[in-house]
Amino acid sequence: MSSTIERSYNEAKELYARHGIDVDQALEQLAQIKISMHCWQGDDVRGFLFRDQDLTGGISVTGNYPGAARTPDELRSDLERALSLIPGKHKVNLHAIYADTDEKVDLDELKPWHFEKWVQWAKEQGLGLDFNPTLFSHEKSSDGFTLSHPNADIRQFWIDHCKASRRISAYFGEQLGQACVTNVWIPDGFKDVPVDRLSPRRRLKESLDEIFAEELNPAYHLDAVESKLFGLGSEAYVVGSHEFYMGYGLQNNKLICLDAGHFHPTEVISNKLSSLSLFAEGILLHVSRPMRWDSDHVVVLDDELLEIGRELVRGDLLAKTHIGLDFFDASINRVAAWVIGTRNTIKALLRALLEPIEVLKQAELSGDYTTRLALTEEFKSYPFGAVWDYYCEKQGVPVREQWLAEVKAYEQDVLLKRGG
Ligand SMILES: C[C@H](O)[C@H](O)[C@@H](O)C(=O)CO
Ligand SMILES: [Mn+2]
Repeated sequence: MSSTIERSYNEAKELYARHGIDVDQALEQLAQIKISMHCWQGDDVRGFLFRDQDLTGGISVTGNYPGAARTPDELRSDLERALSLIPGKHKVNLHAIYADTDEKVDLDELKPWHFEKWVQWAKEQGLGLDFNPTLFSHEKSSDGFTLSHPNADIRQFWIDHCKASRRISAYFGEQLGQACVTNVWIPDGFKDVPVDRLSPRRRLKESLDEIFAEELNPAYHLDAVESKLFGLGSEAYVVGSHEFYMGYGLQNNKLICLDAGHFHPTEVISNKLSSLSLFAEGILLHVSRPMRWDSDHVVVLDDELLEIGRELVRGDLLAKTHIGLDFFDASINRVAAWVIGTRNTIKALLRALLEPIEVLKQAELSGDYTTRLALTEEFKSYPFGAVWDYYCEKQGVPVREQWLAEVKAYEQDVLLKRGG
C-alpha cells in the first residue's frame, strides 16, 4: 500500500468519523455488492449464434472502434481484462445469443451444455452469471413481434425459447451457488398508433404465464421483466409497457427491471425505487445513460447515477435490488467502456455509503431543511476520492486513471490485431 494513499485515507476517515461514518465498515459493505456486467458491450450486441443477423428489436449501436470480440474466447478475454481493473467480485450478464457451441442450434432448443464453457470460466474467475433470452436479431422477430405475436406458432417458438432460458439460468445458479437473474425483454410494438392496444398485451400475459409455469428454485433462478416506453420502430406503442410489467411483476412475484433509458426523457428511475420496494418481490436495475432517447451511453458519474446510489443506500434497498448495467458504445474502446461504467456505478454506491444518512434524515424529520441542504452540499466536497483510491489499492486494482494505460496496452497487443 502506497504511504500517500494510506495517509490521505486516514485523514479522510477522520473527517467522516466526525459525522459518525465508519469508513472501514462502508468499504466492507461495498465489497459485498455485485454489479452484473453485461457481456454485450464487448461485441456490439452481435452474439455468436447468428453472426450474419443485423441487430434488430429497435435498439442500435453506433461507432466502429476496432477490436470488437468475434468469438467467445475473445469476449471472455476482454471481460477478464475489464474485470481485473474493477474493484470487487461481480457477475457477468449473458444473452442467449452468446452460447458457446459449434452446434447449429436455434433459440428454442438451447440447453445448459451450450453454455458450459461460460460456466467453467465463471467458476475459475469466481464470478456469478445472469441471463437473458434473446427476443430480437432473429428471423422469427423480423416483423417486430415475439411473445405477443398474433401467430400462435411464432409465439410458441418464443415461449419455448424463454422456457429454455429459465432452465439454463437455473443450471447457472446451481453450478455457481448463487441465483442467476433472468430478464425478459421483448421489442414488440407498433411504429404507428394501433387500433387494438389490448389484444397484444393479453397475448403477452398469456405467453408469460406459460413461460413461468415451471417452478424453479429461487435460490438458483430469479425471473425479471423489463418494460420500455418506445423503441426505434415502436414509437407509438410498446406492448410491454411499464404499467404492464409493473402489474405483471407485482401479481406474479417477479423482479421488476427498471432500465434508466426506458422512460420519458425527463423521468428518472431513482425516484421509482422507494415506491417499488414497498410492493415488489425485488428490483433489477439496468443502469444506463439515455441521451435524448434510449441511446445506451456509457454511464458517467452524473446526478442520476449518484441519486440511484443514494436511494439504494438510504432506503436500505441493496438486499432486494440486483444492479445490472446496460450500455453499448462502439465509438470507444469497449474494454474501457466497461471499466468506466462499472467503476462509476461502484463509485456512486461508495459516495452514498459515505453520507451522514441518519443526521440528514433527522434534519428532514424535524423540518430543518437548512441543515439538510447545507450538509448534502458540503458532503459533495468531502474527500471521497481518497477513500476510493484506498479501496482500489486494497482490492488490487489500478488507482485513479492508471487503468487506462493497461487498456491502451491491451488495445495495442490484442484488440488491434483482430480483423474486422
Ligand atoms: C440487450 C438488452 O437486453 C437490451 O438492451 C434490453 O435490456 C433493453 O434495454 C432494450 O432497450
Ligand atoms: Mn435494458
